Amino acid sequence: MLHIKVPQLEEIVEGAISQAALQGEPQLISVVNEIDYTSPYAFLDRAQAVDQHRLFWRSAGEDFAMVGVGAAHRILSTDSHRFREIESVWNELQKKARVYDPSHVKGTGLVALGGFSFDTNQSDLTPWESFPDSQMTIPAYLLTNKGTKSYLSTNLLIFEEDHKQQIIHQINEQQHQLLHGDRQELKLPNRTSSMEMEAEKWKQSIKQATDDIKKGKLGKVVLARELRVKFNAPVELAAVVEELCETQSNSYVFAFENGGDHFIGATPERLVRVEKQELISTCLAGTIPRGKDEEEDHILGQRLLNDPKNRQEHDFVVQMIREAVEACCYNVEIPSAPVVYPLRNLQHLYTPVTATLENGYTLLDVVERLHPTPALGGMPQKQSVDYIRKNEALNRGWYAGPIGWFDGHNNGEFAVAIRSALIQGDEASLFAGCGVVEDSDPEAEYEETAVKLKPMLSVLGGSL
Ligand SMILES: C=C(O[C@@H]1C=C(C(=O)O)C=C[C@H]1O)C(=O)O
Ligand SMILES: [Mg+2]
Repeated sequence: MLHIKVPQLEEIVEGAISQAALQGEPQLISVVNEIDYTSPYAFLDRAQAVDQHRLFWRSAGEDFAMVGVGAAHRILSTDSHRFREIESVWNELQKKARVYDPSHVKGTGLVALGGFSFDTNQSDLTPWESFPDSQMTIPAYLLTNKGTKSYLSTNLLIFEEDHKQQIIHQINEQQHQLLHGDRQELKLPNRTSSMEMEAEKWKQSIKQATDDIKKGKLGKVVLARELRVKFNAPVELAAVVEELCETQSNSYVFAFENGGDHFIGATPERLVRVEKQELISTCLAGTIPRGKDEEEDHILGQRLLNDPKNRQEHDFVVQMIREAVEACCYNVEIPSAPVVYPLRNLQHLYTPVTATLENGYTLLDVVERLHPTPALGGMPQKQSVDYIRKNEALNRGWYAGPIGWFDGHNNGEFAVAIRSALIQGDEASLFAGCGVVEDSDPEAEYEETAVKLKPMLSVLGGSL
């Protein structure tokens, strides 16, 4: 049951219509209600009948998920200072908005969810035409699940000429569809073909990168490749998201639907989380497969920890994140050595970073400072991004870009959009990259990216 008091909502809408007339501008309102526990997958699925702009986020290591539907407002930016521009629009919106949120739970009320492309400087957009450079959406409806509790936020922009009864009617209808609408059984897709994009050429580019690194042009660069697949029918978003959540428990699961396309993935890599002023960031780089049993797992994990090439890949990341975080935080704590972080198909080297954000700095300031870390770009930052632009055959679009959310209470989190796929109807592009350093071996890096493709492949028709 939705414990929403209709007279209350009526009053809020009525008040907003008069304010819109009085101030001569539309009014953004946000109403939060605690509701009975609601499955995020059912909500995501039912949402298809309400709006074709759906957003999904499930945290790693925390029982927290959000599903957004439609847009009360979209904040876009193509500016080179895109993070700052988005922040300033968000601050303006927040100042004027009327928020009715008795819960004060993080991720309720006015929340913006979305992402940023890896590189603002890409001239050719294919196949990312539906994904703007930067887009943070305040959903019209937002389901927030924290533990066993569910909250529904209803956000909308009210205009002077709006009719109260019409608005209330629409909200009631849409909320009913989202919470109680009919559903069909969800089906995972059947894959009919898959095609590796220029595998040999990619291996040559890895060899070239190691040569360029040996010549001192740069220290590390992350190069990605693409796998294209086809299915016998359009992919059902909610089915794939549910399967990803169930199979990738240590990862952030995300999905963004734009113009009929879906960008979806299960990434283990947090960029930065801020709650109040407490910050957590993650250094994740260096990879080895999982073993077939506990013993082999352990042996491989130890090999990873002691492998100089993987340690070098990792250390570049720690060094850069340390510098970026120290410039805007105090109480910075970073262990002196990494540990092994196990995922379903592989293990990574992992170093956590905790700190307290100095007053005056925000989550987006830190995202701007960090992106791209050497886990996705390389070292030095500018040279490696230029190198990727020149030498990588694919357009990264939102792949490896920051994706995440923030709310009006200084909470928010961004991850990097790896282990991901762009789904377009009955076709998809899957992406995987690897950190190239002096001692990288093209064949081994190719194998490493093949393992990184597995999480998405397994929910998109099974492993190759
Ligand atoms: C670039 C990707 O992953 C990154 C590269 C890693 C590596 O090369 O060891 C490990 C984790 C990620 O930082 C990807 O999965 O596409
Ligand atoms: Mg690697």
